[in-house]
Amino acid sequence: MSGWIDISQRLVKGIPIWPGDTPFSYQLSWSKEESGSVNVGQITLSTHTGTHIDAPFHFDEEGKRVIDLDLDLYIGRVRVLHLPDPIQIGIEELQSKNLKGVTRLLIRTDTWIDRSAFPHAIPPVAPELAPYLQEKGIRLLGLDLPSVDPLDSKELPAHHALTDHGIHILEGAVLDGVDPGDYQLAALPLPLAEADGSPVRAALKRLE
Ligand SMILES: Nc1ccccc1C(=O)C[C@H](N)C(=O)O
Ligand SMILES: [Zn+2]
Ligand SMILES: [Zn+2]
Repeated sequence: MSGWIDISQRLVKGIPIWPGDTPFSYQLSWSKEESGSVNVGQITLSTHTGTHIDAPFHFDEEGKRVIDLDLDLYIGRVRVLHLPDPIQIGIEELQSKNLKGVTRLLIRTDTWIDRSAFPHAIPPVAPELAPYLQEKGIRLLGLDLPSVDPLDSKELPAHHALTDHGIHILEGAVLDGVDPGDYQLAALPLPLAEADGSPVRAALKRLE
């Protein structure tokens, strides 16, 4: 056992996607039988498939693209909090938690229970939380949810507030059964030069 816990959704046919977005597919362009030497695959997917990060360009024309994001955001020490079934994720919900010295924060809500389907409703992040987290020194916020805003939001107030306060976003982590505490995080995006988001392979390793 390596000690790494995979907190990524598996990229399989039928993985739930944002309503109307591009379905995930993997297929062989050439089979070994056809080519005589190798299997070669191709993938089609939305940049917001499964466990993924948002680049600010997702919701801001002038925002950073994936390639511009600091790798340090996605590798290093992270704190996992358990906030079971919150109405929203706001200052009140986090007030009793000690966030001293935390730069990366993952919140387990356990609200996306049926992972075979896209959820109908999710607890949103309160935009007021952004300055609060910035003050604590947090630069990455990750959730076990497909968005930080209500699913029908067009203004995306939490996405904008977080970005305006220097906080980057990781969505769709699988935190079922992950105990609260401190871990090592690895969740690097792909080196997509122009993209608005990227799937990540996200993993945690417990720190003693
Ligand atoms: N894929 C989409 C298609 C259409 C409209 C929104 C989305 C999103 O991805 C929004 C969500 N806040 C996200 O960052 O994952
Ligand atoms: Zn996204
Ligand atoms: Zn998002």
